[in-house]
Amino acid sequence: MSVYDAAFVNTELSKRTSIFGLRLWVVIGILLGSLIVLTLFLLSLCITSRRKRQNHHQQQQLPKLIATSPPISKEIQEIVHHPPPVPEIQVDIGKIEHRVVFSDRASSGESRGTGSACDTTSFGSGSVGPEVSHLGWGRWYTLRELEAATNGLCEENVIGEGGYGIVYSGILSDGTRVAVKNLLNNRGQAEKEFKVEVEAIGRVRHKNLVRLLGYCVEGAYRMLVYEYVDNGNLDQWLHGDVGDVSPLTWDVRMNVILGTAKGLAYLHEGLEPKVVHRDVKSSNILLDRQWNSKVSDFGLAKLLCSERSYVTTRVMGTFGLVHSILSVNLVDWLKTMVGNRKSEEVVDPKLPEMPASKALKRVLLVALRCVDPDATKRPKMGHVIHMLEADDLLVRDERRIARDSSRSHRDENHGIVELGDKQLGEGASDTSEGESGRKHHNPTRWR
Ligand SMILES: Nc1ncnc2c1ncn2[C@@H]1O[C@H](COP(=O)(O)OP(=O)(O)OP(=O)(O)O)[C@@H](O)[C@H]1O
Repeated sequence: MSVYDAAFVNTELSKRTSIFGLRLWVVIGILLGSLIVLTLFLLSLCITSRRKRQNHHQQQQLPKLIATSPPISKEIQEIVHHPPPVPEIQVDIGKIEHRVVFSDRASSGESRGTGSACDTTSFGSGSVGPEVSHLGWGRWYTLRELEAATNGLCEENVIGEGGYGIVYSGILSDGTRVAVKNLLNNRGQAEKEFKVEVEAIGRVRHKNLVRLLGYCVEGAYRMLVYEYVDNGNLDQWLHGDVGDVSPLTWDVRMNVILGTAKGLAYLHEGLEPKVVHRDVKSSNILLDRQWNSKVSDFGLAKLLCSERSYVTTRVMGTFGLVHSILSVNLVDWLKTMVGNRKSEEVVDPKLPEMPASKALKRVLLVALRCVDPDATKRPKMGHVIHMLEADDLLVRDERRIARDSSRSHRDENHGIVELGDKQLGEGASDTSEGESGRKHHNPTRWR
């Protein structure tokens, strides 16, 4: 463009127009600016409406996405607790038949829904209320939780029935195996009273006492939830069908006796107020796979009986000790056998190896002291532990004490037992005997 043309354009653009007398270039500038603004406005309008359409489309797709996603995120899956494998060997023992069998059948928990008559239908008392309540020592379980754990309190889950109620095996939602005791004939305590008593039991912790994990109080239901002890009870191993040779060696038996004594000593001497079991018997001594004993049912005498105090003279029914079978009393029989120098004949014929005579006599001596007709002369459980663990020196000391006590009780024993000087002397001379030959008397099966 020449200088002439540029001057011409400049002149033309500078001319005033009819629009408010504005010069032409101003009008053109305004028009261009408006055009740009309009274009931008239309563009943003377009983008906004497209976004809205996309959101709407995503919302319509959401149910499908949820349906196809895993129910829990990866992070949650990683911390999910996997239940421990169910033990391969299960002791399946009928309380009445005393039958011990090893079985690899699936646990009762695993048998759910496999054609079983059991289901998880809710019970009539209603399952309202808090699902979980954390207590100082354990948990307050809802009926619904325990129903789920025991397959609806299913008969297949029943592991035994005692004087206090029916015991079910169960698996809690977190995989913990438990024993659920559904208390029958409870004395209808008010909920508050029941909780106070149970919480007292629940706070007791000892490796030789079955641990109470929690309880359930709903409507008429009163249930106790215990740790599951997975190797049956002592009664079953002593009197069940275990074959010709019992797996309970002398050492195992000593471990069971000592553990039981330690559990009881803790109840008697380690707690305030003290707890008196009042029903110690072999079926209340549970065993784990290492043959450690755990005393069960402690505290229930107080919980379920009308006495207001733990300390009472009323004797609970311990068959064999305070009752007699075929007119024979276990304690009297033992005294007679020991008195007639037949100590080795009281040993279980299924014992794989006879104990050393000295060890046997020590245990018999402790046992006889524990059933002294004069209850005030019986040793405390702490002393029992010491006697059982005693070295030879202590044994000699015990012999002296027993000698003194036997002199004073000879009359009370009606001449049946003579734990006198002669017999204890026999024990001393027997120490050189070592392992004696197996010579067994097959005693009446005591329960
Ligand atoms: N915590 C537990 N773990 C495993 N089995 C248990 C547990 N508690 C009880 N049992 C089993 O349940 C059965 C019944 O126990 P329970 O204590 O109710 O009756 P008992 O001791 O035979 O008789 P009683 O209650 O009259 O003293 C027993 O065979 C026992 O071995």
